[in-house]
Amino acid sequence: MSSAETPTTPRGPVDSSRIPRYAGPATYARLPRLDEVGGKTDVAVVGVPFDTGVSYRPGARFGGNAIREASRLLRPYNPAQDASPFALAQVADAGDIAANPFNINEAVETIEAAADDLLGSGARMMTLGGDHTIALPLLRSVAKKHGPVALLHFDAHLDTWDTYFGAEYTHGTPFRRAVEEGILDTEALSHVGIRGPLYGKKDLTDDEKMGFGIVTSADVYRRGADEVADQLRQRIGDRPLYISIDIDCLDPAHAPGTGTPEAGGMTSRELLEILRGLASCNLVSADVVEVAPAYDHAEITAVAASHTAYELTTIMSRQIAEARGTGSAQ
Ligand SMILES: N=C(N)NCCCC(=O)O
Ligand SMILES: [Zn+2]
Ligand SMILES: [Zn+2]
Repeated sequence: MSSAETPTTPRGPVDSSRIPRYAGPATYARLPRLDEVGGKTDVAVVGVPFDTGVSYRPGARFGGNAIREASRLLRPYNPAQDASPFALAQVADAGDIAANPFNINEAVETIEAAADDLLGSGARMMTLGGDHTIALPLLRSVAKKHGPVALLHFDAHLDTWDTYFGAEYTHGTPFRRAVEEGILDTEALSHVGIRGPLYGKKDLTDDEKMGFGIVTSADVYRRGADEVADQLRQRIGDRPLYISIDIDCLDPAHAPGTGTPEAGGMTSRELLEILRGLASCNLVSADVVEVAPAYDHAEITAVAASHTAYELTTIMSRQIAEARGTGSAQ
C-alpha cells in the first residue's frame, strides 16, 4: 500500500454527548460531509431526490432527507454485527445528486454520471432514494466497475415489468432493463418480500425467465430470517453484490410512508435480521428507496430506512477494514 492509500483515522459522527443530537443540520447519522473529509471517503451516503418515475403516489423525492433526519438517533456501535462502522472506515455524507424532475432520461444519465464519479473515487455507495427508477443508473455504474453483479432486491413488487404508458424508465421497470442490458449476473438474482396482486401470471413467468428467484413475504414468515439468509448467501457466493431495498418490502404497519403500499409484508425486524445474515457477502454498493415522508407517521418509515442503511453501511465498513487488515479496530 502506498502512503497515499494509507488510511487515516476516520472522522466519525458529531459527538451526541456534547452536541444534542437534534441540533444542527442533518447529515446521515450525523456523519461529516464529503467536503469535510477532503472529498474522499470509503463509503459515500448519497441522496437522490427524484420521484418522476412513480406509477402511483409521489413524494419519494423527499425520502433521503427524511432518512437523514430520522438517523440522528443512530449510535456509533452496532452490537448486532459487533462493529463500529464509522470507526472501521470513513463514511461520509456526499449530499444529493441533482436530477432533472421534468426529464427522466436526462435524470437517469445524471445519476449514472454522478455514481461513476463516486465509485471512480474508490467509494462504495449507500444511496438514499428517490423512487426505484434510480436503481438502473446505479447498477449501470456499478457494473462498469465490477462487471455484472449479483442482485438482492427487497420489495413487495417485482419491478421487472416492461413499460408504463410506453415509458421504459419507471420505478416498476428498472430490473428488466438491467437484465436486458446484461449488467446483472443472472445466476444470482433474488427478490425478497414479494406479495400482492399482479397484472397476470405472465409477470411471474417473465421474471423467472430473466433468472430471478423469489422469496415471498410469506416465505420469510414461515421459514424465518436465518434460513432465508442462508439460502441467499449460498446463491450469492463471493460474487460482487448489490442490494436494492424498496422500503415497501415492509408491511405498511412498519413502513406506511411509501407510494405503493401492499398488505402482508415483512417486519422491520425480519429485514434487519436477513441483512445481518449476509454480513459475509461482498457488498459493493446498496440503495434504500421509496421512502415518501408525506404518508409517514411518527417517522416510522424513515427510522426503519435509517436502520436499514446502518446495517448495510456496517457490512461495507467491516469488509473495507478487513481488506485493509484493520478489521479488529472497533
Ligand atoms: N417500485 C415500486 N415501489 N412500485 C412498483 C409498482 C408498479 C405498479 O404500479 O404496478
Ligand atoms: Zn415496491
Ligand atoms: Zn420497487
